[in-house]
Amino acid sequence: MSHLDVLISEEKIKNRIKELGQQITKDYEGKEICLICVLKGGVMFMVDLSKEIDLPLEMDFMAVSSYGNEMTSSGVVKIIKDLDDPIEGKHVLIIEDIIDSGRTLSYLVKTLNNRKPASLRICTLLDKPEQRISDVQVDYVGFTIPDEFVLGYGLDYMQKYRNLPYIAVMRETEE
Ligand SMILES: O=P(O)(O)OC[C@H]1O[C@H](OP(=O)(O)OP(=O)(O)O)[C@H](O)[C@@H]1O
Ligand code: HPA
Ligand SMILES: [Mg+2]
Repeated sequence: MSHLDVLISEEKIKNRIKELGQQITKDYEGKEICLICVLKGGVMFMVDLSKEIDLPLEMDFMAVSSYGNEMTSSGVVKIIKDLDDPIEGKHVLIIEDIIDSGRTLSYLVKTLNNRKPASLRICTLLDKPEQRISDVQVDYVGFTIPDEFVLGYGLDYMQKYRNLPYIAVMRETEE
């Protein structure tokens, strides 16, 4: 049997997102930004974070997948859905739920930089540095987490649990 342990509470997530929103608002003062949500995991974070940013902003969505329904990355990143609009000349901020191996983001950064944005930064709710394979420069991190498979607040296990308002870890229950 397995059970869920709360790793980061709803309250902690809320508070940290407020701080990140204030930081981003300050850093981009006088500019317009384009938030790019990496579907599906980034959706909760994007929605809540955008409400804490006091700047004129656009939202666009991209879906890439390397995990499918597995707990480890396949290593092959595929674009499932591309952005609707060009990003040339825009200040782009990629919004992710988690950086694990780093494969998804290093692929995205390469792909999006080719489209000549005015700037390109990364904001992730969770960073799991112990699993890093591809090096990525992250600009905004919500929480650094240990090397465990997490779920909730956008993150799935077999496509489920994304709706949990907190981040949890699935652990084996000792008999
Ligand atoms: O750093 P990495 O090892 O590449 O892992 C992180 C990526 O993997 C997950 O997405 P997934 O491909 O599972 O799609 P999903 O967001 O639809 O769950 C997660 O949302 C990140 O995008
Ligand atoms: O720890 C994780 N949980 C859910 N999805 C993920 N995608 C990469 N790492 C994770
Ligand atoms: Mg996933």
